[in-house]
Amino acid sequence: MAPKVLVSDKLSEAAVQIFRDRGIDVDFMPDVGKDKEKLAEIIGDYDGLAIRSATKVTEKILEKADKLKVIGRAGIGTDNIDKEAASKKGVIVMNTPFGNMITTAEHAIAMMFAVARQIPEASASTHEGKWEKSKFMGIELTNKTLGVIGAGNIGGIVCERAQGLKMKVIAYDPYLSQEKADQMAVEKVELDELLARSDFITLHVPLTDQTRNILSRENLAKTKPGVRIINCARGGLVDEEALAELLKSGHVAGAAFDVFSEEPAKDNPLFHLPNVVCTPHLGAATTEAQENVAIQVAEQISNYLLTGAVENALNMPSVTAEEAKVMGPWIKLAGHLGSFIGQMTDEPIKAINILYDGVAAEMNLAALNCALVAGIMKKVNPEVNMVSAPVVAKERGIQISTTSQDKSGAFDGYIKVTVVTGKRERSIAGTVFSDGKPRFIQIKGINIDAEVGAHMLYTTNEDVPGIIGTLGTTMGDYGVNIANFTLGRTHAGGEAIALLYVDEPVPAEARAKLAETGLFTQIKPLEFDVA
Ligand SMILES: NC(=O)c1ccc[n+]([C@@H]2O[C@H](COP(=O)([O-])OP(=O)(O)OC[C@H]3O[C@@H](n4cnc5c(N)ncnc54)[C@H](O)[C@@H]3O)[C@@H](O)[C@H]2O)c1
Ligand SMILES: O=C(O)[C@H](O)COP(=O)(O)O
Repeated sequence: MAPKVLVSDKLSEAAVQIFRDRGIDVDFMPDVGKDKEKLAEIIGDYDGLAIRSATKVTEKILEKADKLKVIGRAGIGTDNIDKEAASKKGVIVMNTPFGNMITTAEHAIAMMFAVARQIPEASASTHEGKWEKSKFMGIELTNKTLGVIGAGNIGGIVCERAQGLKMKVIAYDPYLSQEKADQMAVEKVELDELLARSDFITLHVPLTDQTRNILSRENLAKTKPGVRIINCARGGLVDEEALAELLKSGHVAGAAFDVFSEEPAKDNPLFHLPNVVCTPHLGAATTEAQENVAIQVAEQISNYLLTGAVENALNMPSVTAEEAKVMGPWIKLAGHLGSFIGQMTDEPIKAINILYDGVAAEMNLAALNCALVAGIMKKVNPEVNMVSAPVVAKERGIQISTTSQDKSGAFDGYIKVTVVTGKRERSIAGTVFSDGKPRFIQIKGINIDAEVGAHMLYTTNEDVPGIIGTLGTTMGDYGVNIANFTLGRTHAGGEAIALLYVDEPVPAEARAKLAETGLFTQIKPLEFDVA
């Protein structure tokens, strides 16, 4: 059945066309995002959700989203999505980080000009037939200092454009390296210095716990008298009440806001103040940007649902369509290795140490890690997938370490996982043969060659004669057909293991019969998702 996608915001129709062209069943309901109840009622039908900022993907909505695999944000900011809840639920969250960056940077520059020359007020007054030539005295941008808070994609473009306008650009961004700042010819400063020196301040940070209220009452008080403040990033970054007071007192000469702490903004402390320019979240509102983000998000969602390719995800490593094809069997193997460990382990896991050898070490290890950890965590919660597994592991305080090495043995490459609990270490290794089938090649350091089947039986015993016969006869007695039988041992008379790939689950009675023989130290039925 074709995957189903809901478009719940005003996305360009280009997105809908792409979904249709890719064979995806799409419902275009651009107003449903604003209707929480309706969205909650219908979300359970969809595999994908395409949104802008009006749809709020809350934990409550996600609780109802039983089939949902991917949320695609046609734009940049994802503060309207509860990403933690999405990750826990195993839903990928993607955005389109570059599609509207130029448009938004241009809006910030336009807002800077507008507030420097009071263009909106002068325009309104002129329309009214007043000719208030002396009322609207502006300031030049040339030689003024622009303080950029957040010098990422949009902030970086703003820096470049402002330099073209002959402004002196300084930036506060703790994650901006000195090397990158030098390349951008931007002076990297601390926040207090930016506040004290800037004639214009423009914000380009995401809304996070760290950036919320970054221009607090206290910080606004540290700004240079006569400063003008531009916010085309997110409402919630600036204390609007405090800013309104400083505008009234004249300490702040002007403000240009595209975004507000509450949207749609019907009433706001900044409204109706002189020299405050407001736009209704128009940062990304150009035909070019809307076309870009709609096309990108539709392609990304379709690629994920149809090929497993992961692009621009915020809660999962990227996997290209090419990688998804080549890595498919290795991702399966990683899941099986994890699943073996998960099914064998009854006590809390402290650490998962993963070794990648040869060709495996050259792959997208972040994605393989996710698949492996998901395999382990499924024991705890069958709903866990590659997206939610790292979150679940982290919640449980499990340390994950990864090592890679060049090809070291007979295989082109392999993956070995060792899990450490309070009681023991347990390890298993596997590889993918040229037929594309995952194989287990080592358990507890004992070499084997076992094809992975949906139903398996794992036994351990002291290496004595009669084990093969006992296993074979017992399976026969209970009508269990053996597809593949693998044995291994440390040395003659040492510890031995057997792995049986069987056509149906081994019944409890058959296992009890094996236990009665007293030959086995462990008898464990295993299930693998080989679909
Ligand atoms: N008005 C609009 O329509 C519109 C359009 C697009 C984006 N946006 C907003 O703009 C934001 C920035 O977009 P972007 O594409 O430049 O994102 P980005 O991730 O490329 O850049 C964000 C920058 O902020 C920096 N940063 C993070 N935490 C910081 C902190 N505590 N202090 C200072 N700097 C910090 C990061 O290091 C990064 O360089 C988006 O998150 C979105 O909320 C608004
Ligand atoms: O983060 C973004 O991309 C912008 O805020 C655009 O939001 P919008 O898609 O709701 O216009």
